Amino acid sequence: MPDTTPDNSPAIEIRDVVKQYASSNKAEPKLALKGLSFDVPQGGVFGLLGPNGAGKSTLINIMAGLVNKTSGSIRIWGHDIDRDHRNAKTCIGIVPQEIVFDPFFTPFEVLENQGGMYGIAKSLRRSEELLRAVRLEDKRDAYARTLSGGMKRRLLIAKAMVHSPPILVLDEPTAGVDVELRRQLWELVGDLNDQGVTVVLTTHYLEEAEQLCDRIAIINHGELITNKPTRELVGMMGEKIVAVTVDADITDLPHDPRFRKCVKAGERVIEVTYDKSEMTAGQVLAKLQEQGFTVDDVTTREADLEDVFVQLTSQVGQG
Ligand SMILES: Nc1ncnc2c1ncn2[C@@H]1O[C@H](COP(=O)(O)OP(=O)(O)OP(=O)(O)O)[C@@H](O)[C@H]1O
Repeated sequence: MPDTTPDNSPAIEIRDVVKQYASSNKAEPKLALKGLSFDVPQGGVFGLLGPNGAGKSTLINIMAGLVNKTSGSIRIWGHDIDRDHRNAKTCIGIVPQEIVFDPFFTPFEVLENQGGMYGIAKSLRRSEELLRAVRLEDKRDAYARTLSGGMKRRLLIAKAMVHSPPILVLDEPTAGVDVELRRQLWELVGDLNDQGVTVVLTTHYLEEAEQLCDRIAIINHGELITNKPTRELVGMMGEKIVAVTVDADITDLPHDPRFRKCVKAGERVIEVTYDKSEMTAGQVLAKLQEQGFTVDDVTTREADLEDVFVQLTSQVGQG
């Protein structure tokens, strides 16, 4: 890892970043990022979430040097990506969404070539060590085209770590992969983070972001909606949901001014969302009984990241 660690400064500093894609004969100009500012602290696993088209890939591609921003600034490990491009680049490893390899290279050669591209002397390269880390040592000399999808993704992570960057960015690393492979990839991400690598990832799997990330930023329509520790974000709404199965088909729903939401979730299931600071599950049930419902069964759950995400992303209008 580079020894230029900036004490306590953020791993990535994003300031007023605007990206306007130019119009083409098919498309209107598109303002994909509308003055985005936030920090990624050192040492954690940071989740970048947002619905399709929110601007996540645009931001990652700007950091990777694949897309030019229109204005604003980004510092990576203290290095400005425009003024100090070379140092900024050595401090970040990026795993792209799409798998691209020359099919005729072996995993060992892929890593050696990447090491060469970063100007790392042969004696200092870590190709064998990285192959072990992503559990591909027995595929060292196989052609990349013969690897399974999961193996290719692991090889991409190793490739992004060839120059030992302190920051690893993964763009949708688990999109479309099966449960077992997803588990393996997250384990790998966890191991790298334990070794001190700051990880930034985008994902559509909110449950995983909730489990893996210690901090989450949500962007929507190119704007930052929130950036908070995961626990705070999930606890933010203080809402609880109680699902009640009643003994007859539902014609009218129960009502109470303290119910945040009350919906029919099945033939005989009513789901009531309420604020924990305003009422208890017992009071919800009492209300239902008072209004003539006979309760057969009850389950409750806390609001999770998915609820928070839906609530926050539906508050901002189309831009
Ligand atoms: N090369 C481009 N030219 C014009 N518009 C683009 C280009 N790339 C992306 N966009 C637009 O910019 C917006 C942000 O796209 P981006 O791919 O960054 O979103 P995203 O959050 O990564 O979405 P996804 O999760 O689907 O990958 C979208 O409206 C998209 O259509």
